[in-house]
Amino acid sequence: MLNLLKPKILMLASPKVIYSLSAFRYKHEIPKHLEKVPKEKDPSFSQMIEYYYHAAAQVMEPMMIKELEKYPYMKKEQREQRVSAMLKLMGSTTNLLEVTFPIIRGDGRYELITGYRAHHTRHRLPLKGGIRYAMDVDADEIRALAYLMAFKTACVNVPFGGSKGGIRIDPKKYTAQELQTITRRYTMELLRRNMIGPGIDVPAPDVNTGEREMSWLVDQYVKTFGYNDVNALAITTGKPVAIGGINGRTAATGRGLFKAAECFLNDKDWMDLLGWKTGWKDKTVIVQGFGNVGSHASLFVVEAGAKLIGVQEIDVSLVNENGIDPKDLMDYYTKNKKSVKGYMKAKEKSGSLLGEKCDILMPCATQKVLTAENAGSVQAKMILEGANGPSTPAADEILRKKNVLIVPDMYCNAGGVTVSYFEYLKNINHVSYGKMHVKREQAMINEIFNSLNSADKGKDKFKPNVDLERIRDCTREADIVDAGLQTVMETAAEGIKQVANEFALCNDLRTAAFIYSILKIFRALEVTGISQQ
Ligand SMILES: NC(=O)C1=CN([C@@H]2O[C@H](COP(=O)(O)OP(=O)(O)OC[C@H]3O[C@@H](n4cnc5c(N)ncnc54)[C@H](O)[C@@H]3O)[C@@H](O)[C@H]2O)C=CC1
Ligand SMILES: O=C(O)CCC(=O)C(=O)O
Repeated sequence: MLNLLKPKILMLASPKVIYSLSAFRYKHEIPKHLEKVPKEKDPSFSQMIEYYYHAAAQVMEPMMIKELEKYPYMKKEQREQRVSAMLKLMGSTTNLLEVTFPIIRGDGRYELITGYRAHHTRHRLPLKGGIRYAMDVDADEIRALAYLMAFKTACVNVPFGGSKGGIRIDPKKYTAQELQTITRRYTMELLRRNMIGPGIDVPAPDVNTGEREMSWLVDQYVKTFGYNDVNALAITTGKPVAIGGINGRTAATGRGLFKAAECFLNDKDWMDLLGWKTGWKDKTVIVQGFGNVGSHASLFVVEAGAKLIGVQEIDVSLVNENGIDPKDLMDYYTKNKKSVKGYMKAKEKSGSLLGEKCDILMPCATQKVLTAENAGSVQAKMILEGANGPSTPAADEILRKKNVLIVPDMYCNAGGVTVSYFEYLKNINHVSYGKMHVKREQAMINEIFNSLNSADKGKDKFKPNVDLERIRDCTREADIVDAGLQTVMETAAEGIKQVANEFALCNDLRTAAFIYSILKIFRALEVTGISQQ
């Protein structure tokens, strides 16, 4: 099947720019400790992300060496050495902090809590990445997620480095008061070590955290280290709008996933590869994880014409061939203490839905859910990776060979960090979107038509068309954010597609996204040089 893909994709590429896999002798080696990863059933999360990175680095190394021909004084060997050093640097984690601190529970019991924060490459500051609360949080997981963040921010061109944090707790077992104590104490541990700050590293929500936790974090900073900092609100994104958050951040990751998918679904060349008509109409969708990302993604895809036929949650799965209404299920999930169990408008089913018949699968829960063991049974032709790291390398290969189009996490779920960037800008600029210019632009458009009509003396002969009206009336912050997100997702999609073509990667969009991102970090590191301080 894969061979069928090749000629079509190659047709899109200019033969001159294809970096033939056989024309170069690879020097960049997959590190020894990662050699087994592509076949492993359950690789370590960080090793699996490392593996993806190094595999992409191998493909692009010749191009990077060639790029350094811009330095005529460098010998070939020096160029190779420089590239090799950069590749190692980009593949390494700068800081990994583990902190343990005590809290006193509501009933007087003492408990030790462990948290983490990892910084990947510091090619750009501040670093950026969410904070998750879950029982599987450990150093390996947080390192993997920070790694991914570095390439994700580069992929969508937001000027941040990559980081991630987490606390090993099951938040369901703590009261809100206890969670507040834990969040504030964790914030202090990070602040004392200079690990977060508006210009250092800016957290955001992730699994089991949201506006509430971000409010506590901001408040802790404002009242301590940040009391004198005019940019104090920029210590985190994903805050409530009332304290400097941005309209649209909560839904942003799901919205971004939808926009990412559209960039492929509306592209005839890519849809021809799947034998699909373009667009969402009548495409059936199954989502895994109905939290922030999964529920919002479901909402947008259904709004666009797809049918949600299955929802797999941690405790139960729901199916309905006639479609599940995501808004209705979201309301139920929220009222039902974040569970879809007992929802009457769909059938409950035990076990996984990942192998069930559908067109599009959206893994939006957690990492390593598509593995060597279940990838063979996946029937979907398109996978939208809302979660970070849902596919192991073994699964990735099986799926690609089955002609499945995987829109990879680093791009597919980057809507969150993109809108976080807009929020960060709002905070450091101290002005909300549209405040200064939207009314003036609207008036300008109206005046253009007024003057055309009065010059022509015809009564209202000239009118803005629907598209111009839409732009003129796009005045709310949420609309401006949506338009910005659209631009970002489209630009990144174009870049990824171009890399896929140039390197003849067929349907391997993950490697394409890595290459697209690595190249940007490489160029940033390369021009600034490697400091010896
Ligand atoms: N919140 C955000 O803005 C972003 C989140 N992500 C990633 O998306 C994924 C989900 O994050 P959120 O939606 O924010 O978390 P969340 O905590 O809001 O929701 C996660 C949902 O997945 C369910 N779940 C967990 N394990 C499951 C399993 N094995 N099978 C089925 N359901 C399961 C949970 O019960 C919960 O309903 C994570 O991988 C996260 O890192 C990525 C980019 C941004
Ligand atoms: O919004 C952000 O800054 C980070 C979101 C995040 O943690 C992620 O994309 O995985």
